[in-house]
Amino acid sequence: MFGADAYGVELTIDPATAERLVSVGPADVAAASGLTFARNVFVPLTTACRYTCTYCTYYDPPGAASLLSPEEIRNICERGADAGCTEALFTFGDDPDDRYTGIYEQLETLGHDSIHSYLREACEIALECGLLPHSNPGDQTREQMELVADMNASMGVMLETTADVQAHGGPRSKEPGQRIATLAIAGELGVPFTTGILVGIGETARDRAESLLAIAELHERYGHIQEIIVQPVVPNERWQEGSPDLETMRRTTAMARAALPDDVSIQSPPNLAPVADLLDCGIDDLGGVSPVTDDHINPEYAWPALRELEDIAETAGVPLSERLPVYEEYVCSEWLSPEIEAAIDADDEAGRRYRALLG
Ligand SMILES: O=c1nc2n(C[C@H](O)[C@H](O)[C@H](O)CO)c3cc(O)ccc3cc-2c(=O)[nH]1
Ligand SMILES: C[C@H]1O[C@@H](n2cnc3c(N)ncnc32)[C@H](O)[C@@H]1O
Ligand code: MET
Ligand code: SF4
Repeated sequence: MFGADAYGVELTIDPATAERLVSVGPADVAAASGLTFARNVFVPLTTACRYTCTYCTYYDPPGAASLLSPEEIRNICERGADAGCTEALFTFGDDPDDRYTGIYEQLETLGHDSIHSYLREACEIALECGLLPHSNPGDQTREQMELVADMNASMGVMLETTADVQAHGGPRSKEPGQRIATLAIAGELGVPFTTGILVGIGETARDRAESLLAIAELHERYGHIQEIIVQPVVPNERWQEGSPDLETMRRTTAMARAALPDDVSIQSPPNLAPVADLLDCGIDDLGGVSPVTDDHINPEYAWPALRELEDIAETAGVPLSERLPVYEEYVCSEWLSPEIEAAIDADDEAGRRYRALLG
């Protein structure tokens, strides 16, 4: 189903359940009793990407694409730690392909033969600076994820949608089956994981229901999904097909809440979504916000200040609390590597900063 079987992942989505989910609305879900957020810095390792999603302004074509140096990574992480952040968010183009010879030459100069090998070094730098890595490098094979999993507090990839949409078309396209396979690999490797759906890229309400049920089924199998992001596509210079309307965002957010068990958080990104109008749809998290860096994927959409997040929570009448990039339920040896556990337990400034956010 959704091409996932080609990657050895079997899903069994019941059509009647999907149809029922389509008719779920805000009145069918409960508002959350609190809101959380994480304080992060965005580290855009490379703008090279093998895909060309039509909604994305992040990627640069071969020749123009860049790679951050270890010094640049360290500099961003140090600024983040100084500003009280706990998370280094590594998200960047999917595995640059053979067209990006310049990127491979730079990687080679740095002593690496792949972006994942370099990502591991980048995560080590973040940990040294006093930040917990959360990496979203897009699709990953088991070998790629194994190379970096123990250096991450949590990882993620947006499923986007299980539908075959034009927005992912073209000669090199994101495939639902491969995204689902990445989610399954994370489950097998026991990596606390963030995923989500991108709303308004040509999918139907039924597609959204099926995407959410696919995630729910994988969570039922592995228990590793810590949160689901319900993200509206937003216009930019490459995407002029608009953004989903409020009613669609309300219904879809409620759908996500209804599709997933309560232990999975529902995140609404406050720089992209009309969060104040989604508070009764079951959201309980505002994602990673940064006092230091831009949202490099959506640079025209500035992060709200902490004060604005507090206002949102006040409107909802619920407490706002800061969290780590890994949700508290996963802060234990069953889910975290010895390296990440040691960073959280350490008797140093960073360890104290992390532990202050745990109950
Ligand atoms: O700044 C952003 N953070 C994004 N994040 C980061 C997220 O807000 C936080 O890093 C997580 O909540 C973990 O704390 C993502 C993380 C993922 O694993 C998958 C997708 C996203 C998407 C975005 C995004 O578009 N912009
Ligand atoms: C990190 C995530 O950013 C999202 N992403 C990429 N481009 C856009 C856009 N124009 N609007 C909203 N989200 C976007 C994708 O869902 C990707 O997986
Ligand atoms: N390229 C990856 C993806 O689309 C990471 C986020 S977009 C910069 O999943
Ligand atoms: S969304 Fe991610 S995979 Fe798609 S083009 Fe942008 S960087 Fe590449």
